[in-house]
Amino acid sequence: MLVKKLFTLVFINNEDQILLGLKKRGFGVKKWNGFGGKVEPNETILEAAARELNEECCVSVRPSDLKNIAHLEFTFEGQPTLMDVRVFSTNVFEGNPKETEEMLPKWFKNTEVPFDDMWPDDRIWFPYMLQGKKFFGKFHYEGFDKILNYKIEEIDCMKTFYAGRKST
Ligand SMILES: Nc1nc2c([nH]c(=O)n2[C@H]2C[C@H](O)[C@@H](COP(=O)(O)OP(=O)(O)OP(=O)(O)O)O2)c(=O)[nH]1
Repeated sequence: MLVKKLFTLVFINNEDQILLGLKKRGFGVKKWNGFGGKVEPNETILEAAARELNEECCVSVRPSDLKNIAHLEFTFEGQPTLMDVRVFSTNVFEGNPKETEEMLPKWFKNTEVPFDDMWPDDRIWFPYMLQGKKFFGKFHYEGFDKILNYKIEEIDCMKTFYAGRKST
């Protein structure tokens, strides 16, 4: 049986740009990504999303300004964990992104996202996000570089999506 672990992932948008951070350590090191991490037992998913964003690049958002735009699931061949990643975006934020011990933030034009230096699945779902679509994606990896199989589908309403799932 797979053990599910809950994570957040936040993207800040500013007109035709998206804020990414180069991960400096740990899981996904040297890859550009949004900002996020594990949800702690004492906080809501939205609180965790806002906290991780602030810890990783010093940008502040109100949890209520975060829009849930996607649900991603990652599994890895031979490993018992399912990573359940809740993806959020907003263009309402405060503060200039600053480098921290974990991330080096940088604005990218939506047309110049550095997919060669990102998780391989991002190339598949970023177009949905950049077109303002909501979506569900499921990716099964061998190691961290090869996607063995995946599924992606557009979602009309995230609330309805979660209501239709038993344990979330
Ligand atoms: N874009 C993208 N993000 C991913 C993928 N897989 C994956 O876990 N993520 C995200 C979800 C989380 O935001 C982040 C992993 O969280 P983390 O390990 O940095 O969590 P953390 O900050 O709590 O961990 P720690 O180092 O402080 O212990 O990476 C992926 O394939 N693509």
